[in-house]
Parts: sequence; C-alpha cells; structure tokens
Amino acid sequence: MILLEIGNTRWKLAALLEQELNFIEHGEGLDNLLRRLTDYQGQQLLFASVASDELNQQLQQGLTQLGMVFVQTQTEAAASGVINAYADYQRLGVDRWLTLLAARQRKHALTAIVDVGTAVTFDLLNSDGHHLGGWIAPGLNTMQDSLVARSQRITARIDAPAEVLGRSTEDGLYLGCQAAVQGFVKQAQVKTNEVSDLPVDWLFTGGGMHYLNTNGFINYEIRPHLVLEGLAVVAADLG
Ligand SMILES: Nc1ncnc2c1ncn2[C@@H]1O[C@H](COP(=O)(O)OP(=O)(O)O)[C@@H](O)[C@H]1O
Ligand SMILES: CC(C)(COP(=O)(O)O)[C@@H](O)C(=O)NCCC(=O)O
Ligand SMILES: [K+]
Repeated sequence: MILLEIGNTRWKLAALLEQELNFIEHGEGLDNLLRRLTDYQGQQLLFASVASDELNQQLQQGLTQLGMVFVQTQTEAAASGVINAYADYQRLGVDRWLTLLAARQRKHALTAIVDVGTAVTFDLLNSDGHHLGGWIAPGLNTMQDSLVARSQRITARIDAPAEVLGRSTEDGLYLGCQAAVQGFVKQAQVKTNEVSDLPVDWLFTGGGMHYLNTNGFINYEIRPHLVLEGLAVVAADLG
C-alpha cells in the first residue's frame, strides 16, 4: 500500500510492504505528486491531508485518473489506544493525530511530540494514551513570510546564515525566527516538566527537526517520518 501525507508545504510518500515503511520521496505541488504517482498506478493508497478541501478534491480526481484505490484518513475521537483531547475532535490536525498514533505504538510512556514544519506543533500524550493537548505556532518560513508581508523594508533568506547575530536584515530575520522556534521547544520542555515529574520521551519530526538544538533533552529521538508512521498504524487497522 502507498502512504501519502499532504502538509501545508510538502507532500511525503512512502510504500508499506509487509508492515515495513519504505520512504519514497517528498516534494511540493500537486502536479509533481501526480507525476510521481504514475509509478504506482492501480495500487491502493492511504492518505492524510491538512490542505484545503479544494486541493483534496483535485488530488482525489487525479488519483481516480491514475486508477488508484484510495482512502482518506481523518482525525478521530479515539483510535489505536489514543484518546483525542479536543472537545471538537475533528479540528485537531490529522498530521498531529497521526503522530500521536505512531507515538502510542512505540511506547506507553509520557511522550512529547514536536513537529517542526510550516507550523511548529507540540503535543503531549500520557502513558494511558490520553492526548493532553498541545500548542501551535508559525514555523520558521511562515514567521519570516509574515513579517515580509506586513512590513516595508524586510526581506528574507532561505538558507541558514553562518552567524549567531545578524549583520544584515535577512540574517537577523532568519536567526530571530529560528530563535523563536527554539524558544517554543524550550518552553514546551518547561511546561512538560511542570505537568509530570516522570521522565518524558521526546519525539521530534518535520522538515526543520534536524536544525533544532537538542541540548538539555535527555530522552529524545528524531523521527523524520512520524506522520507516515501514524498512517502505517491506520493501514494496519484497515487490514
Ligand atoms: N531550520 C529550520 N528550522 C525550522 N523550520 C524549518 C527549518 N528548515 C525548514 N523548516 C520548515 O520545514 C517546513 C517543511 O517541513 P515539512 O515537515 O515538510 O512541512 P509541512 O508538513 O508543513 O509541509 C518548511 O515550511 C520550513 O518552514
Ligand atoms: C497545525 C497545522 C497547521 C500543522 O500543519 P503543518 O505544519 O504540518 O503543515 C495542522 O495540523 C492543522 O491545520 N491543524 C488544524 C488545527 C489544529 O490542529 O488545532
Ligand atoms: K506535517
């Protein structure tokens, strides 16, 4: 079965073969995705998307044209040993939901999940499988973009400067936004330690995960494909 995650910036594709997850590729844009999927014509596909209904419809049309049998998975109130914290459970992003399902399979312990993508999110899952809730903030590029859009004299750079303090607008903006992401993660650690005295397992995922400074985190893992791992859990339940 083919697994697909549609994030706000990138799609990620994997193949599930006898319960083993094999990452294929990530990319941007629906056209590129559908072109890539021509290699998998006629296969079964399970996908999750945080994109607009319009884009999801275009995707579904494209999948039908490729002869693919597809299922779109959505956030649930409870599944696979995880209980969603939201009163309005469907509003929890399906990518966040899937990271919770993946975390629960891994270990029954207090687990903190940080996804560093278009948004930066933090979610806590306790050892009973209760999702305790979480935080959402703009990610690095989203923060840069918002200041570029809302000011007159600010421009952004894409790649990381080799400095600690910016001596240009672009460097200062990048470094400041990066510090804000890092501060979000540090504050998540402070709050988590307030919630529980127990040791906490940290799972970091998302496009920016490799750039996080993990000093001060003891039990942590970088899991690049945690959302896809969650899709594999759903796939196993589908049978
Ligand atoms: N050094 C970094 N620090 C924080 N975030 C980063 C960094 N590099 C890239 N990113 C973010 O990663 C995002 C892409 O990651 P991804 O997990 O694929 O996002 P999404 O799931 O939202 O599509 C980009 O939008 C970018 O903001
Ligand atoms: C918070 C998100 C924007 C993160 O998206 P991403 O950065 O992974 O593209 C997404 O999970 C979402 O649209 N969530 C719905 C709101 C919520 O989770 O409460
Ligand atoms: K994501």
